[in-house]
Amino acid sequence: MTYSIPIIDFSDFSNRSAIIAQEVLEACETIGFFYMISHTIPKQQIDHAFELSKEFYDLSYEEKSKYKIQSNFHGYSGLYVQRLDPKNQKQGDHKETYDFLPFRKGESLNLLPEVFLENKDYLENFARTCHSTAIQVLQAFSIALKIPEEEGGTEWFSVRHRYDVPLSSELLRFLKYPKGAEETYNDPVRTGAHTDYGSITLLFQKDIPGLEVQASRTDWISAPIVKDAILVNVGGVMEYWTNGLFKSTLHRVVFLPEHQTHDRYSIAYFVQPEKDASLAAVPSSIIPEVRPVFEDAPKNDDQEMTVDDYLNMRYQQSYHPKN
Ligand SMILES: O=C(O)CCC(=O)C(=O)O
Ligand SMILES: [Fe+2]
Repeated sequence: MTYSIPIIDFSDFSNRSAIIAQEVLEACETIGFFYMISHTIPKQQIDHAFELSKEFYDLSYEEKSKYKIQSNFHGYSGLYVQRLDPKNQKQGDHKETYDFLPFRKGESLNLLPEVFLENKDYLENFARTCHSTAIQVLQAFSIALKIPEEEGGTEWFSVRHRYDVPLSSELLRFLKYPKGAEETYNDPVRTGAHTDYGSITLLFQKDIPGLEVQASRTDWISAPIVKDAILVNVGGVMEYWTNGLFKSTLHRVVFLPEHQTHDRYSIAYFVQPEKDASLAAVPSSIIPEVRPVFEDAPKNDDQEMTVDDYLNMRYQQSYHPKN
């Protein structure tokens, strides 16, 4: 069986939501990834975000280090700081990241370098646009899952993903994979195989591929760059919420020959629910009644876990791995 990542057209969402929901359901039940095309984020807005990202990463390491990652996981991380596959990686990921906490109507909770400070309204607008795009995807999920109206219907997910609340945990991340040869790094994998943590991730890839997805649970396929598409994938919270119906699939970034001469940039918008939301299953007749035991499940009763407990557990594993 060959696997590929489906392309789903979100145009005219309000009239076509039933068809879109069906396609989304098929993608999430199988590969856990899909490309979203005809979304509402203008190309210039995405291009400008990449320009700001590059401007930041062009700064010296000393300068970037002034904005180092804080205990609540925002700010700058240099090469090898995060290790997404601690069981198999000898050293951390060969990438740099800058994580933004949600913006607060003109203010950022991060300590911002000049380039981001000067553009903070722009960055806030970009984050909010990503948020509303994510809400549309989550509405398609509610329709696909047939969540009853009296339980929240199409808004079941959106009421757990409000942007302007103190407990919001959404995260905009700028990534850079600096050019270099695989031999110097001594590992073909640049970002360890991992699943994402939250409900969904929106990924913007630019020019240089490298992402791979474990489509069949054993074989890796590449996730090529599809022009103007956002790559959407299911995260761990969503897998819990759907009792495993929606698959949070392993993915990684590998060295490709073009990485020797070109930096690779990507932008991820991690859609993570409000911290006090529970991981109890969504009210849906189409999900399994019993939750499977997930590899990352803690020993205690996971029904009682909040999103905050779960995300903290996952962050600790990749930033402070025990092995
Ligand atoms: O940079 C990429 O293409 C993927 C990044 C990713 O999977 C992540 O940060 O979770
Ligand atoms: Fe990821």
